[in-house]
Amino acid sequence: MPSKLLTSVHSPDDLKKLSPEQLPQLAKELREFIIDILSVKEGHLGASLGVVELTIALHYVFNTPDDLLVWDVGHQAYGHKILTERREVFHTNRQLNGISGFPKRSESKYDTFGVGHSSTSISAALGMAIASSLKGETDRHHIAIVGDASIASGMAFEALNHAGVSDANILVILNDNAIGIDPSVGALKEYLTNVKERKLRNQQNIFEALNFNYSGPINGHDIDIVVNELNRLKKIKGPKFLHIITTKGKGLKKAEQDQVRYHAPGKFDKVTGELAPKTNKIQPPKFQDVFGHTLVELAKNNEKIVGITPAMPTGSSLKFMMDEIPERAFDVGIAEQHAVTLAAGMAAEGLIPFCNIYSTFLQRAYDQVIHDVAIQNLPVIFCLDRAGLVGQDGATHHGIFDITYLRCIPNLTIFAPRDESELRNIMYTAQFGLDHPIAIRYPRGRGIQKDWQTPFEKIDIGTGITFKTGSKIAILSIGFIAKNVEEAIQNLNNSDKIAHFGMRFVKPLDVKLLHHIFKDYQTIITIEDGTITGGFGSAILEFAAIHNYRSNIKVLGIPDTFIEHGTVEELQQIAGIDSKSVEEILQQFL
Ligand SMILES: Cc1ncc(C[n+]2csc(CCOP(=O)(O)OP(=O)(O)O)c2C)c(N)n1
Ligand SMILES: CC(=O)[C@@H](O)[C@H](O)COP(=O)(O)O
Ligand SMILES: [Mg+2]
Repeated sequence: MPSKLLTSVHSPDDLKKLSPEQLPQLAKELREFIIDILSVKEGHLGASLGVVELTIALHYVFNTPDDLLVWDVGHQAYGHKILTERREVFHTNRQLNGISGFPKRSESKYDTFGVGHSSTSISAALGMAIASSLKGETDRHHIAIVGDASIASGMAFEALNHAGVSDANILVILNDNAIGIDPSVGALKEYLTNVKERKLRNQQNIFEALNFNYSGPINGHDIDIVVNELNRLKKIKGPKFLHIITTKGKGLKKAEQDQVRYHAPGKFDKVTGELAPKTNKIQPPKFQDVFGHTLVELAKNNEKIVGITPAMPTGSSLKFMMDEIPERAFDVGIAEQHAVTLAAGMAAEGLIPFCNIYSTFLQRAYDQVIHDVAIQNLPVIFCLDRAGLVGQDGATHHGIFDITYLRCIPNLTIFAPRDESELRNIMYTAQFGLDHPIAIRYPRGRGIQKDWQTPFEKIDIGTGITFKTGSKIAILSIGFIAKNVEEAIQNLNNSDKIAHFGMRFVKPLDVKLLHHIFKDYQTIITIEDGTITGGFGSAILEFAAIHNYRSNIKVLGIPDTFIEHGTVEELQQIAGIDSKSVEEILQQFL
């Protein structure tokens, strides 16, 4: 149960009834409430704890939802959700049919803009400010709250560049805690450190140089200071910039001490902060770790290999290479576009870049993939982690579009490993210098092989595998979803009628194998953990049409709708690609 003050605050209107002296107590209770729920319901902890005072101050000073708050990324907006009519449902955060882990317009009038990917807040707030101005709503405030890692992204800079020559009534609040998920990087980070340490003269202020009315840095945990400063800025028109200093994980000692782990720690003890104990059972590795360890193994023997991550060293496990071979492993910050073209430049000069980007975040660098890599046929090795449904992060983060958006790009090879060994082997194969760029997509979470450090074997490009022959139906899978097919087949009595092929390559397709399959089987089922529209199944339909095969083809995958949050298993059920659904479909065709 939340304590007394927080219970009385259902909405910002209730918050405004409190005296300024009561706000520190409210901050304490809000923090306790977030810790309490997140200790049992997993979520993004550190960022939300860091902005408790700022969140209260914003809703206290501004007239939300008429004044518009735009949270960047949105993983820090739990306090905002709790204070804006969602305290009672906060325990459903990120769960199936529960509230979203990110601000979402359809969820609340206080969520002015949907987020999840970073660095969009300044553009969105500026767009809203220009809209207000054109509508003659001159008294409205438009506020972007952006972190120090997110503001270093190109998109944020594009927005600052525009805002600085506008007279838009926009306030950009930089929440500077010196860390993203991993420690922030780059020259801007060094600049911000210098500002904090008062090493800069006033005329060197980068935000003033961009025409912003700059104030700060101020202590973001002193609620009086923050409230006073917001009240002052409220009276100033035009583009304003407030720099506040906070501590990620504030209020939970362990989270302050180990900010990387406590970004999204899973379950923990709400008093001590101790993480829930891990199982003693030996488990298969996470795919990200197979990538990370394999890259180190390969890079030790091949000095042309370099690794790149845009701000996800821990999540991608490129960290292993950064620790062991730091001179050849690059965290470029939240800069997916730059990461791709950087890789292209390196490949142009004979290096072998492994550019690791979450599938969902590569969406931001689509033109770079086409224009800088594929047209020039540069052998960049894209390792697309978190491909498929990712679970609780939901619609903004599922890696379900990559097969479709990459399949139409000439020169690009697309591979999806069925297990850990195949991931290792394709990385091994790719490092010998393919003539083309390649995208290797693999899922979030663990694989299936406890003994995964198998000796390397080369994979022939464009070849699939026959897992099992059968007499009636052929099921063609791509990547790790093969596991669901295997489970489904195992549960069937007449499994001898079903053949299963792991196609591995979405492009180039194994044409020889496909001709055999189409000649031998009348019913063909394809399955992928990506969108059906334009995906792997579509490629098979195109193949059948080109070669005039008249087989029954059933395509399984993600339907043409955005899939929300839930566990991967729940979401696979919704999409009809879990093992039970596959079993039922096979039954229908038998
Ligand atoms: C385009 C994009 N790339 C990467 C991410 C993954 N990501 C989520 S939060 C985060 C770090 C954000 O750091 P910062 O802006 O400093 O906010 P803080 O967590 O410190 O509040 C990253 C890299 C993302 N959400 N969007
Ligand atoms: C908010 C955000 O974009 C990241 O924190 C993301 O949730 C990380 O995902 P993983 O947990 O799959 O690394
Ligand atoms: Mg930060």
